[in-house]
Amino acid sequence: MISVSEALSIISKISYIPEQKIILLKDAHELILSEDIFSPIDMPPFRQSAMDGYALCMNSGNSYEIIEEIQAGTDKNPKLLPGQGARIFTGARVPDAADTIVIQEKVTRIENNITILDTISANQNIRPTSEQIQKGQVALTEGTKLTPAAIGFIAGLGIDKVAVYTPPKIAVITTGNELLKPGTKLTDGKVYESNSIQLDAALQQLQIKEITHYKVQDEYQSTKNIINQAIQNHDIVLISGGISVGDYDFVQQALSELGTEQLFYKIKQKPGKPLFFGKNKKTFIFALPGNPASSLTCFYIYVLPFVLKTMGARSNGLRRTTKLLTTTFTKKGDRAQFLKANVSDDAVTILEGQSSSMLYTYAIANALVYVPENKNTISPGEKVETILLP
Ligand SMILES: Nc1nc2c(c(=O)[nH]1)N[C@H]1C(S)=C(S)[C@@H](COP(=O)(O)OP(=O)(O)OC[C@H]3O[C@@H](n4cnc5c(N)ncnc54)[C@H](O)[C@@H]3O)O[C@H]1N2
Ligand code: MOO
Repeated sequence: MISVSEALSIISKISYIPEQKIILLKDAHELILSEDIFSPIDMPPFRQSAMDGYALCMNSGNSYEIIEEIQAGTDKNPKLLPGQGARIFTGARVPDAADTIVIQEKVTRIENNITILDTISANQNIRPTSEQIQKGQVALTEGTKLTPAAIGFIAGLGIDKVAVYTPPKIAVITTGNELLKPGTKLTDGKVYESNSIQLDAALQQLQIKEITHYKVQDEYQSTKNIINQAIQNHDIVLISGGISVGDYDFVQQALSELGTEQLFYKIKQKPGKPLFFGKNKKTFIFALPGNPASSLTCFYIYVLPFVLKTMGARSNGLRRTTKLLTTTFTKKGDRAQFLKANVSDDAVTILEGQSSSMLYTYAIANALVYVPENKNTISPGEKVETILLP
């Protein structure tokens, strides 16, 4: 058995060069730029009014003659003389001859003449050309995640396609004779299958859309065949269950018979002790323990950082922080533990129901508290490492 940090280090040392593709910006949410983006235009492209009011060619007095009206979207550029102005609206092109914009609240207007009620100075309420970015400058760099703001920013530069790293093709294989599809009648000895939909949801949060699902009974040959099929067509294979030591746990044997290189198997942790990580040709395989909470915790701690790497992301996993504990917790055994918890402000509370089979508190948890191997009891007021769940 290896430690949590050894397992994480094995994953972080893997080098993986993702492929790239050009896609529509509207489909790029959460994906990672594979090339720098250069601005094709100045932004803003012209001097823009930031307010509704009057564009003025300043003189020394406080009255101006208004000779034109400029609505946003028009290309009017009236030749203003000192003492003249134009009615103007937010977003409209400021005439070349205008020095300033005075907002309408600071003005009284009688027909085509205005009187300024306040002091004004040059360049007020004008957004200069290329204030945000100049044509040819780098707008976003390779490795940037396309958040809603990043997508909005580059759409505003007129860009509608981007080069991104291709997200991995992922297969999820669910093993177990005891598993029934939710929505069907529960019969004696069976339980509802929940790991596949849970993993699917966690992957969809990363905007992974190409997910193939396989179901297999606890039978050696079919387990081997399905794993082999999944390895051929996917970058990452996630297997749920059948990875422990029972007589009907065939996953490790099947992986080994298929020539899979074992990168690690079994971590000194709870939940998720029998996690397997390996490589078969170009495909990486995680065999996750079947217990639902073990499966999800192994996903968040080990699979997620690896998936992010295959997407070209700079981030290497969930955000870790330190919080003040409100509860006491005493460990049984000497494995490191990831405990379902709730964070509010600076405090974190460890929840009930920590068993690997239990999801009822995981469903309302927003964090995991990490208790290292060498720590037995943690007490209220202690600072604990806390992993924030997405
Ligand atoms: N003698 C030992 N027994 C076990 C050990 C051990 O070291 N020695 N390790 C235990 C630990 S820790 C874990 S974790 C489990 C992992 O077992 P498997 O990965 O082989 O998982 P299964 O046996 O297939 O299932 C375990 C449990 O989870 C339920 N399950 C499985 N798949 C699903 C699913 N898709 N949806 C919902 N629930 C699922 C399954 O019914 C079992 O209750 O092994 C311990 N045993
Ligand atoms: O390590 Mo297992 O995941 O406790 O139940």
